[in-house]
Amino acid sequence: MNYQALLDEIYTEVQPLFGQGHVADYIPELAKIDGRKFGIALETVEGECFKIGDATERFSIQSISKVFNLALGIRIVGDQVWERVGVEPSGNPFNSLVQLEYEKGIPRNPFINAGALVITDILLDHLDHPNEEMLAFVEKLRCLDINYNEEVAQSEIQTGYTNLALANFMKAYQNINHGVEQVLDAYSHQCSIEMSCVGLAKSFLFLANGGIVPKTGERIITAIQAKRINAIMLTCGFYDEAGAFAYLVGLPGKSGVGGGIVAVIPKKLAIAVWSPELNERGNSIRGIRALELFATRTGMSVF
Ligand SMILES: NC(=O)CC[C@H](N)C(=O)O
Repeated sequence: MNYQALLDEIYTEVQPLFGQGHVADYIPELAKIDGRKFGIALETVEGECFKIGDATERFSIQSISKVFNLALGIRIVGDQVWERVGVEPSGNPFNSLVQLEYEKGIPRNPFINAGALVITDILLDHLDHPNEEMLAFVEKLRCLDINYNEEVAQSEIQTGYTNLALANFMKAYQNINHGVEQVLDAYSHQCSIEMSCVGLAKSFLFLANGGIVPKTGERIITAIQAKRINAIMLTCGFYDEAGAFAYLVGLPGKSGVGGGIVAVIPKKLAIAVWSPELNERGNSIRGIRALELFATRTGMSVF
């Protein structure tokens, strides 16, 4: 398969979709990003890397960090995470409050904000320096071009009223143990992590490789745990658009409101796309289309 030619072709074909969406602005710092940015990177489990456009520029990974959060949580406490968060698609926006009330403070899954806040709370029981240890974890996944963006983190901390409400609500149900400000601080820092498409593709490869980082041979989680994270990405990675992503693309994936999407083809590769203009569900318009074309033209999907 000539991946480079395919990425070139998809990049050109998807470019004209620019102008159809909006850059996220509910976190004020994110509104500053240039909506024309567009990059794609792919890395195979054998270590071949292909890229095009703004693939080496770092951007705010936002909710893509929820996958690192969950992987680290599972690595530390294993199946205990499922005592406090579910594995069902929510069918609701990523920051929705309504379901939590019906379901008594137990979030539907770890990839909506409420679920990630609970996993963060679990991590705080085990990490002495959560921000440093989260970065070190992602570096272990072979992504070395990574940093926190303190302006983005503070911007979210200062305006994250909905996340604060989610955390407080879950605390009322004893599903948040630490102080809500402490949980919000760690969560917002995770979301503010900046990585490039190349870095994201590299760092997701352990999920394509049964839980082992191909480059180093280090086992991060068990093969079953990797399968489960992929399954949750497929069913919950795009909030109330997870069904459409499975229908169009057919791959486990995770999006973020910074405009990034990473998808995994088990046993083969990880691919990351960045294009900041989002649709009304908070997912990258050109990102979804690029991945749809990639899955269709390669004939690769999990189905
Ligand atoms: N979907 C997202 O990327 C949302 C992440 C963002 N930090 C928030 O909590 O609202």
